[in-house]
Amino acid sequence: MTAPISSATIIDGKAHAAALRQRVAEGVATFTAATGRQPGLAVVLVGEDPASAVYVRSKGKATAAAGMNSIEHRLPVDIDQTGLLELVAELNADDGVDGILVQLPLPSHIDSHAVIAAIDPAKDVDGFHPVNAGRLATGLPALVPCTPLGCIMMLKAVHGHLAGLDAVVVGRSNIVGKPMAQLLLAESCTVTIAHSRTRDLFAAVRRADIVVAAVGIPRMIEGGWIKPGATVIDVGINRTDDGLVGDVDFDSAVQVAGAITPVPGGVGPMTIACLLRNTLVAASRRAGVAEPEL
Ligand SMILES: Nc1nc(=O)c2c([nH]1)NC[C@@H]1CN(c3ccc(C(=O)N[C@@H](CCC(=O)O)C(=O)O)cc3)C=[N+]21
Repeated sequence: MTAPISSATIIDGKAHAAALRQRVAEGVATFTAATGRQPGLAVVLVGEDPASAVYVRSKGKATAAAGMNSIEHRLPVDIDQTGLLELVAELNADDGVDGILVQLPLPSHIDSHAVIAAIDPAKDVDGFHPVNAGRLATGLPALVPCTPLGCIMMLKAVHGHLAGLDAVVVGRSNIVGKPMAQLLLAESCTVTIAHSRTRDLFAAVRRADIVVAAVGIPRMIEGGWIKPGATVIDVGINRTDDGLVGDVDFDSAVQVAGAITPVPGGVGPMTIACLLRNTLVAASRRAGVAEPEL
């Protein structure tokens, strides 16, 4: 006898992202009519990393398609920290710039904490500035990191309310793991943050109704770890010989989970759509016009 094969709902990140981009574009039109100017997003890329360049280009295209002004700054890999901080100061002072994103990782001779701290928190559309991290942690209005925000939107679309659910976040980065845990906590989940030193990762994943995988290890989390029916959000973007794969072993997990995001086509497109959303939110707050519901 063969075991019955069940199959999870595939969460269509591309469709969620397209819908959000559409709502942002409508909000941008309203903003531009009210203020007489477009929201502006400045993206700063240091060096020539080809994967980063591709990503920056797709952000630029999505920004323009939403009706916003896309400003790109490409700096040589040997730019010193002072030079980069000077550019950030110029962008902070530029009234046409509502959002500033400095592409990470930065070359090792630059202190990325210092660069992030130099960005005006009101323009910090990545939500990485300590002021925004603190505002998120204390329940104040903040600019929220794009990847976790996109994950929460998809989780709410699956579950409606998240209150009382057991969530595990595997990974503790400032970019994904920590803000993801804060957002889940704000939704009244019971949150576990697991990481490389967690003693029984299997047990932590196994009891979770929601699994967010953000470790950066290709296909690390297998179907056998997942509680049947759980929702699995795969943040991993790993380039391997088999192409782009997540941190979750999709082929086994899809047979156990209730819902799961694919890679590609899951969290990635939502990250970019949330960047546009954050830029419109930042522009609206800076201009003192009503913030759209997004
Ligand atoms: N300051 C900063 N903010 C970021 O948000 C940031 C960053 N630095 N550095 C790099 C990472 C990476 N990142 C991605 C976003 C979307 C996709 C994406 O849309 N991926 C597509 C696939 C793209 C492909 O095929 O390569 C998908 O998952 O379907 C990927 C990666 C944002 N990052």
